[in-house]
Amino acid sequence: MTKVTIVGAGNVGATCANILTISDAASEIVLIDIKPGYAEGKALDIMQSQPTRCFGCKLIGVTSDYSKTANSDVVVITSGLPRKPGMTREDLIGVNAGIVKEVVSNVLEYSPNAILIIISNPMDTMTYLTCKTSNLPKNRVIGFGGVLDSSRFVYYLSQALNTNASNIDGMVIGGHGDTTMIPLKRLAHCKGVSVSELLQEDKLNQVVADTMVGGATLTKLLGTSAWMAPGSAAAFMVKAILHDEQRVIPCSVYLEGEYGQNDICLGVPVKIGKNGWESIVNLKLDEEEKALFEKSAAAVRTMNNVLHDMKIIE
Ligand SMILES: NC(=O)c1ccc[n+]([C@@H]2O[C@H](COP(=O)([O-])OP(=O)(O)OC[C@H]3O[C@@H](n4cnc5c(N)ncnc54)[C@H](O)[C@@H]3O)[C@@H](O)[C@H]2O)c1
Ligand SMILES: O=C(O)C[C@H](O)C(=O)O
Repeated sequence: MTKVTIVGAGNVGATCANILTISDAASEIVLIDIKPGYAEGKALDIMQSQPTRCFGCKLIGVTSDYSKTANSDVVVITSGLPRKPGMTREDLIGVNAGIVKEVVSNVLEYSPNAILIIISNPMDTMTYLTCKTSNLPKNRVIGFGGVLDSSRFVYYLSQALNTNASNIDGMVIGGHGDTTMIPLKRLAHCKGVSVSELLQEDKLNQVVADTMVGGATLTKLLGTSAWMAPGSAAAFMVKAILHDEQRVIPCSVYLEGEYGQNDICLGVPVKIGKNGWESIVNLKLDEEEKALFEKSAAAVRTMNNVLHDMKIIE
């Protein structure tokens, strides 16, 4: 028996719930939202696809009743405002910090052993906030963003190379922000051939630039931020935990000296399994990548300091 709670029944939360439910990834899923009836409605809608999708998973929706989430193995936190066109993810900190702090406390009251996946933006800072206020072992707090940014990087590479995305391996590390993410173009490859051998430098640089503003591009097109690829990637991460896949996924995790950083949550490749993030994969970055990582850390640290200014953390 495995149980997953998803907090926030909006675009990302409901998409993640839908994918997890129809793929029978868990035995039980609870979708919870603060908006009366909203999670119930989303759950009912998804469950009415059971006759045609033939799954066994039981999904329920509840309004603010955390007792129903008790003993969850994994909790996915998507509650909070999404950005609108023209905004940065960082602009959301004022509202989302309070929401995430309260939600984490509610969740842990009923599921003290859960592994938490933090999605709400600005994600690296919300993950740091969770580490600082929850007292959880660091491996049970996982910031979600790198897997999505990497999907976008691989997608844009696949378009430039005119090949299926499954032929490409690429990763994005650093912060989950328009200017802080670091698509690792030097290490990306298509079936063993470095993409820098397959694409001219200006094309490759365009792929990197498109990846970095991938979320902003979608926000401009949609009027709110993306949810299909985010919900799908979140479900991918939940499955990696529930099935103890030991899958290497870039995630924002609390660093204590790794990659030269301390007291910060930032995207690095980690092995994901039944204990959350189990270990950090140490990539050998070149000097340029190291400098970008340091710059990214400095920007995320500035956002983390806002939490002190807001008196959300001591
Ligand atoms: N880290 C990432 O890669 C990534 C990707 C996509 C979206 N996001 C972020 O995820 C968040 C959700 O995005 P969305 O598109 O699903 O937004 P949405 O507005 O569709 O859904 C958010 C939901 O949270 C609910 N909510 C608000 N406060 C709550 C509370 N205290 N308790 C429970 N539920 C509460 C709202 O009622 C709403 O239904 C945003 O902050 C967005 O920026 C992050
Ligand atoms: O772009 C956003 O604000 C949402 C999310 O972080 C994303 O990358 O899709």
